[in-house]
Amino acid sequence: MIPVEEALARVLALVAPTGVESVPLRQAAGRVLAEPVAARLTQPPFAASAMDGYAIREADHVAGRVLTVIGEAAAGRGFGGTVSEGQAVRIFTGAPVPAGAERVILQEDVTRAGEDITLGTRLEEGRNIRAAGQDFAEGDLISAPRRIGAKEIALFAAMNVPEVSVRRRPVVAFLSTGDELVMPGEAPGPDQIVASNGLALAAMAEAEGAEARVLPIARDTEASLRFTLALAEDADLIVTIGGASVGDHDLVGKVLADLGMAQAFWKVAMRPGKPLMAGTLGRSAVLGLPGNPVSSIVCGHIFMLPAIRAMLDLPDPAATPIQATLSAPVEENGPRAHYMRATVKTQDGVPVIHALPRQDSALLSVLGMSNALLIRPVGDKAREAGELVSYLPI
Ligand SMILES: Nc1nc2c(c(=O)[nH]1)N[C@H]1C(S)=C(S)[C@@H](COP(=O)(O)OP(=O)(O)OC[C@H]3O[C@@H](n4cnc5c(N)ncnc54)[C@H](O)[C@@H]3O)O[C@H]1N2
Ligand code: MOO
Repeated sequence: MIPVEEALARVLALVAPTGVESVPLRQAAGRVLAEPVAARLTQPPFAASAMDGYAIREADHVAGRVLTVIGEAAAGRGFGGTVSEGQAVRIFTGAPVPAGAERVILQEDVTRAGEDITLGTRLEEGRNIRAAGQDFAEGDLISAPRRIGAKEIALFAAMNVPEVSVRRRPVVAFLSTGDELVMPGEAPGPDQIVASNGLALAAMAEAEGAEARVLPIARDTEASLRFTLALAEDADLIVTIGGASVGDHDLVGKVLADLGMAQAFWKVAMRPGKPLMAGTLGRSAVLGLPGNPVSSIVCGHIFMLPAIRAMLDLPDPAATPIQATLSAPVEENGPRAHYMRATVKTQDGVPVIHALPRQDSALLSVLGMSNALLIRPVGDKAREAGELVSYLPI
């Protein structure tokens, strides 16, 4: 058994960033930017009014001054002339500030009568003008890699960049094994159960930015495993589920070895997830997850998602622990890092974590009511209520 940190380092060493492709902005949400984006124009392209009001000269910014309105500047339709002393141009938010004008006075702060305005007695400090290029200038770079969200899409659109270079979605193939398994919706036989892990892990992988493929369930025979594995030949990552332990029908390790998998490790000092294995088969990295539903999903968080993030070239791919206060004491931990199903709630503005009482790695109902994995390091001493501990949100 190797420690979790070492196992993760070895998993990350098995994967490499995927290639780069170009996508239109409309399809860029959730993708990972692969190359820096350069602004194709300056924003704002001209000095623009920040308010609805009147553009005037600085020398006219005097309480009670009467000015003549000589024209109008609207957003998308500027005023072609020049503002001289004694003059004002009616202006609206986003309109180019006309030549000669040095500030915009709010319409609330003037009285208008015909073509004249009279400045009030309350004069504002702010000039209400957005300088050209105050947001970004042509050629300014947005660095990669970064996950593209709505705010990046807004920025790239404003920069007039209609397409961006992103990492190809890593293809992750999920192979569930076991004679006891049927797909959801099928009628299980007397000794059978419904497969849950493949669909859950595929959902996790997709949410992280991968292209997930759920393969047919392999039977507990070498022939069935070989046949199904062949369907995953072109995957960047093959995730097998079940058959990883030491039972007579746990054939995944044997078949992968026979097919030539270079094994990176088998067995990790963690709970749940001990029989985890990893390696490389052809051009694919392989993660062999234990079959117990909670074990497979915990391993998905701790190993599969970081591997996907690494293939997307995201920095710091490992899951980032957060701190919370324990709600109740927890016992001393044993020789495996324990990822306890737990709930985190904010109490008086502070996150408080509560370890759930039943920790059997087959209990999907308990996983379903948890939103955190409380991390108990190897050999951690008993902890009291109120102590700070680390957890991973799930
Ligand atoms: N003698 C030992 N027995 C076991 C050990 C051990 O060290 N010595 N380790 C235990 C631990 S810990 C785990 S975890 C399991 C993992 O075993 P496998 O990876 O071989 O998983 P299976 O035996 O195939 O299945 C375990 C359990 O999970 C169910 N399962 C499997 N796949 C799915 C799926 N896709 N969806 C839902 N449920 C699934 C399966 O029916 C079994 O109930 O081994 C322990 N044994
Ligand atoms: O390591 Mo197993 O995953 O505890 O149930």
